[in-house]
Amino acid sequence: MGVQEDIRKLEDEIKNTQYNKATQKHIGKLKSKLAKLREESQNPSGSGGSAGPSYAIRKTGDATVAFVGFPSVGKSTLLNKLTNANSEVGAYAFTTLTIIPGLMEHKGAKIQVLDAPGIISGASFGRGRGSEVLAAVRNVDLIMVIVDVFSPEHIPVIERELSNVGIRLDQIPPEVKIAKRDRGGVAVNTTLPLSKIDEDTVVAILGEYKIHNADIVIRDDVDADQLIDSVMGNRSYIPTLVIINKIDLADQESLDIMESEVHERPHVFVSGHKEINLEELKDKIFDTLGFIKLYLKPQGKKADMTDPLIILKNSKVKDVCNKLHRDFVKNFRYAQVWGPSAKHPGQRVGLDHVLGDGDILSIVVKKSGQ
Ligand SMILES: Nc1nc2c(ncn2[C@@H]2O[C@H](COP(=O)(O)OP(=O)(O)OP(=O)(O)O)[C@@H](O)[C@H]2O)c(=O)[nH]1
Ligand SMILES: [K+]
Ligand SMILES: [Mg+2]
Repeated sequence: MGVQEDIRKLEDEIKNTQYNKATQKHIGKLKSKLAKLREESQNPSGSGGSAGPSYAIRKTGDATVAFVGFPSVGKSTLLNKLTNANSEVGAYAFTTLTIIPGLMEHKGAKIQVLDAPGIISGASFGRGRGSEVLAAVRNVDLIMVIVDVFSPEHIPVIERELSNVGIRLDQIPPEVKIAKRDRGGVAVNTTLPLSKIDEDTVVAILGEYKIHNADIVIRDDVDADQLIDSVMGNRSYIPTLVIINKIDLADQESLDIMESEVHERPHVFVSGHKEINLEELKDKIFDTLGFIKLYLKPQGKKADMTDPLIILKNSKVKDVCNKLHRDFVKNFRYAQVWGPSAKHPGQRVGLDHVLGDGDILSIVVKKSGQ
């Protein structure tokens, strides 16, 4: 019996088990088993990678965004319109066979845009070039879920495939810290009442991962899935923008159905081919990513307030260091901040400090040979 069949059986059992106080522990265990099997199915025999070609792409610019959608929805056409790239367009499925990068400049930000081969249902099990595509988008800053205007039903399919490989869309990573111990059992500490799972279930889920001695601190009202994500520790949390393409072909009814499907989340209606709403699309990409301005102050000198650095919101000092010089992280001593993220002007901070819009930053590094 293959892993995929095991996965399907577990999915069915979870679906068919009523969730309540009496069953939550059992369901928590089933979900843990399922998460482990999915992991196994993506890294067969623990080789750590699939047999297919690798699409590893070097990130450039201030942010990286990727198209993920079914074949022939118009990904390559849009890439070519938004960027300097020239990706092949064709009226047949799977025209694009690899990841094609392009660069888009908008409002002072340089945004790398990735075109990708189309994915289909079952991509996360390796159908088509699914595994490679899904692996390649794990590290992007925004996923553009793209559908043609007649296929709203593709949106949940794409999202399920991304979810199966451990990509969490539009979710904030739950605050859970697990410190393993040598003995003493599992101590569950919460900073608020848990309404979705009880302590027994927490202990049972940890047990599925052979964690029998640990201090766990939970600062969010997590459910079983979120707790499992935290234990697995390898999830990618990525925001999405839904792009509805080919609106030049649409009738009012299709537009209305689509609108009701997506109205609660960031989305944009476009036509790549007919160049409809492309400026709005660029604005949406820029806004959904979210950028902030950062002013650099050389140590002991005045900050340059005329030429800010454009960085992604929630960037850390480490991200800025990486952007400025490849040795800055290695030689980092400390940084100082003035502005919204500083507790007091000139606060000394480390690499993990999260910066705010309008901050002034001074980075102090060891001189070479020091
Ligand atoms: N009417 C219309 N046709 C479009 C539009 N955008 C793309 N097309 C056509 O749709 C077909 C597929 O376009 P591609 O850009 O190759 O689509 P893709 O998503 O990159 O396809 P794959 O790489 O095969 O997954 C081509 O015939 C395009 O000319 C659009 O906005 N309106
Ligand atoms: K195509
Ligand atoms: Mg293409």
